Amino acid sequence: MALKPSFSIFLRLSKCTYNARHSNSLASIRLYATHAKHDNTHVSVDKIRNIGIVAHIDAGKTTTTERMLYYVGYTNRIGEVDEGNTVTDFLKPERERGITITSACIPFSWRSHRINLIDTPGHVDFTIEVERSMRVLDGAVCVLDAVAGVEAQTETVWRQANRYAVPRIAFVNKMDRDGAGLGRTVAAMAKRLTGWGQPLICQWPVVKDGTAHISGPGSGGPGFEGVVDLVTMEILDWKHEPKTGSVVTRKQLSDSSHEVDGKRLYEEVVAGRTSLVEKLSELDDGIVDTFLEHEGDHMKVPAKDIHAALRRVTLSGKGVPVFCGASFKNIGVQPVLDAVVDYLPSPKERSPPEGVTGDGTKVQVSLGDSELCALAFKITQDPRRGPLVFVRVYSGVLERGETLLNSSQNKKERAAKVLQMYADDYEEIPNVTAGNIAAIAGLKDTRTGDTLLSSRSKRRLCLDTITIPPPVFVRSCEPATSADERALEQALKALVREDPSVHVSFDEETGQTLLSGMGELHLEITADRLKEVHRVNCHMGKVQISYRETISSEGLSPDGTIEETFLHDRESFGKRAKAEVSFSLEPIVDPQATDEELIDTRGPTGGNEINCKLKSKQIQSALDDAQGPVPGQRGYAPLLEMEAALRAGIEGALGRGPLLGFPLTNLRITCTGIRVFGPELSTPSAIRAAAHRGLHAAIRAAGGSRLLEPIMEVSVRVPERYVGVVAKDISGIRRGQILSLGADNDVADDGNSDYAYRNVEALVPLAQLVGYASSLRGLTAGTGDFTMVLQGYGVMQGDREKEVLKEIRGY
Ligand SMILES: Nc1nc2c(ncn2[C@@H]2O[C@H](COP(=O)(O)OP(=O)(O)OP(=O)(O)O)[C@@H](O)[C@H]2O)c(=O)[nH]1
Repeated sequence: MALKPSFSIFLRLSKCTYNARHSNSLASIRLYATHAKHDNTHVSVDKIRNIGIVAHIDAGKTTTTERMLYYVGYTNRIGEVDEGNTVTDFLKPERERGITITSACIPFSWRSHRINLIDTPGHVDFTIEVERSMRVLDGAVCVLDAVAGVEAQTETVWRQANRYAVPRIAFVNKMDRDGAGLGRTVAAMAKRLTGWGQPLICQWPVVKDGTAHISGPGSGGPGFEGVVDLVTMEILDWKHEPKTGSVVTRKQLSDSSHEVDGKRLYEEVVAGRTSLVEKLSELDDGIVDTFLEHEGDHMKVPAKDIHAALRRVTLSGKGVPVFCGASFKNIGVQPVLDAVVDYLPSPKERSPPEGVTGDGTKVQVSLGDSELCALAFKITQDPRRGPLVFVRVYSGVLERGETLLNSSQNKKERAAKVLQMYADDYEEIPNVTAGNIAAIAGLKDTRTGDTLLSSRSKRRLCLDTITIPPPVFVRSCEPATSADERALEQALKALVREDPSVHVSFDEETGQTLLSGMGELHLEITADRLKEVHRVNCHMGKVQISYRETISSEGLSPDGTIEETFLHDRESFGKRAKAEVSFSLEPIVDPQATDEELIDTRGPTGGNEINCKLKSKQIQSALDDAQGPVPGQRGYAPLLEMEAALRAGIEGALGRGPLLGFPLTNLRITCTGIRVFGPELSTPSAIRAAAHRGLHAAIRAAGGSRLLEPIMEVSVRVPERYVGVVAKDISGIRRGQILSLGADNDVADDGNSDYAYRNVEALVPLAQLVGYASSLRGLTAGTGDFTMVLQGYGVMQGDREKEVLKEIRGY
């Protein structure tokens, strides 16, 4: 339930938590009052942490976030995913399904630092949420499941974090589950989470096993009750207040303490500290000096020097500090908050983003610049305030009421309100300063990825935009009655602004509106949002694969091209339009290609190349008047406008192929000339219509179009014993091509071969992956999981194309 601003602020201010960090006394507990006022102006930039929580689905991100919010005093009770009452999963479908769909942003205080925390979704269909959050984050907490280890989507989010060079720490969660293994998970991290720093184990689990306490990377399971901090050599337990875990007791381990059955916990963990210091000294020269100053004794290296070395290696991307716990049992979360403050960077410690000015010059946006530069990274629809634009401010100050220049669209917009967001709740603030994240109300045209500057700014630049992957599923969407038409149109506009991975198109032939998206679940949720949030009464069609069409090769000339000259001459509403366009058309990749040669449809023109540049002499007049056509003179449109009309006509035609109405791709189109019939008839719209119809005529002349299907690169993670059955299934009924059987398997360091996993990599048509999650569970007794990413589009061979045509047309 959303709290009214005043009440929620009261809660935040009145809450206290206990934290025993930095305590040296035995079994001490220290009262720690949080500074829950989140005023931007009172936190210096070096005390800001913009961090995200990322993981595979179900690793425990939301469960961990709920504990964090409780310990920092943001909430007065812990919400549970399984009870549908968490703060960050506030959307109805999130609560119903127990999964995160959109990333929620919450600021809070911990140890006098301001943490702007973003909880991101783990499901592959919502990967755009992770992508756009990564873009603005300074650090990340990667949560792993101690039983499942490195899962398929963990690798995906790791790669996304690598792409944006985001320093990170890891939290191995679910240590209370049977079969949990810290050492095994960390060994898998070292092998599979590549391209960034080495994992550095900073804590060992403590497990009550019968009468004895044991500790070590191989221990875990239902007896899990705390951790040993290998930096301070303290034992941490949460037994004092198990219902919430808000009290952490720290007890210094000495070589005589914790003796059970003649076994000393201290002796067990010496190996852990030795290994941490050894690993750190491979990465950091500073710690080598300290080590030598302390007689080469691993136990004598002071905690403060290890902390400092961990911070250096985390920021430089050489190391990833690893912590462990069981969020659901309220164990281990406060040390993660401490680690966010201690090891992750402030905005000052990140390399500044790069922008491009109008003339193509690259400039760095530095935190110290006085001029405003912000990136819009997310847009949500608020029931009370309309669209809210989330921004990360990289330089300057964004003031309430200020007129902004959206430099990506060259439009001015007014920032009516600046809001500090608390998941679905908010508080108005006067401004947002460099290094911070906030939401703006009142911006009407800004889209995800746009750059915002002050309208008074002398500097004109655009930051890199956010890459949106092409959609692979589509479903139709029709208003229930004609009275709902307008509401649907408005809602779709808002929806596309909110979620740029949803594409809306209109099929003129069938009169249907088509929604395309990243996956089945994505389109289901989109339909739910249309109905629940935007209150639109509409009928949704079946979710189906979004195929592509490309030119057939039958009618191409021997050099592989086709030339077309098309005369458009039509009268509508008493106005005649006449223009002739000529162009040549050729496939970019050989249309005879098998699915080994894939067509890349990413990029603004969907895998096509459009060349519309014309010289004045390529515009000819059909009139026998002596004047002749001169673009820009005697009533004719200027050359640039004619070219723009050609491009618009071609782009429109590419949106709908002649076979089944799917977008056309893989075409190189070169305009070679225009013939005009006087300025009255040959207007830009006549030229556009000629280009649109002419392109379809050329495709018909080449023998029509054929279908291309999305081919996914699939990574299936399965225990070793299932590799054979999974590979056979992929290469058999799923028409897949196996790329690798994961030769370098993850045999556990603790020697438990039950947990040896392999990654089977393959290229598989998307059509064969519908419902794959449940068949994979069936094939692997629930142990396998997979992730997929669009690799390109492949030509469909004979019978397969006929099957799809029959399925869609119904004959
Ligand atoms: N045994 C155990 N279960 C846990 C722990 N942490 C989370 N869970 C359970 O694991 C399930 C998934 O937890 P979530 O917090 O929703 O995971 P998530 O990563 O946020 O999931 P998505 O947002 O959907 O990607 C829930 O049923 C939790 O109760 C833990 O420490 N131990």
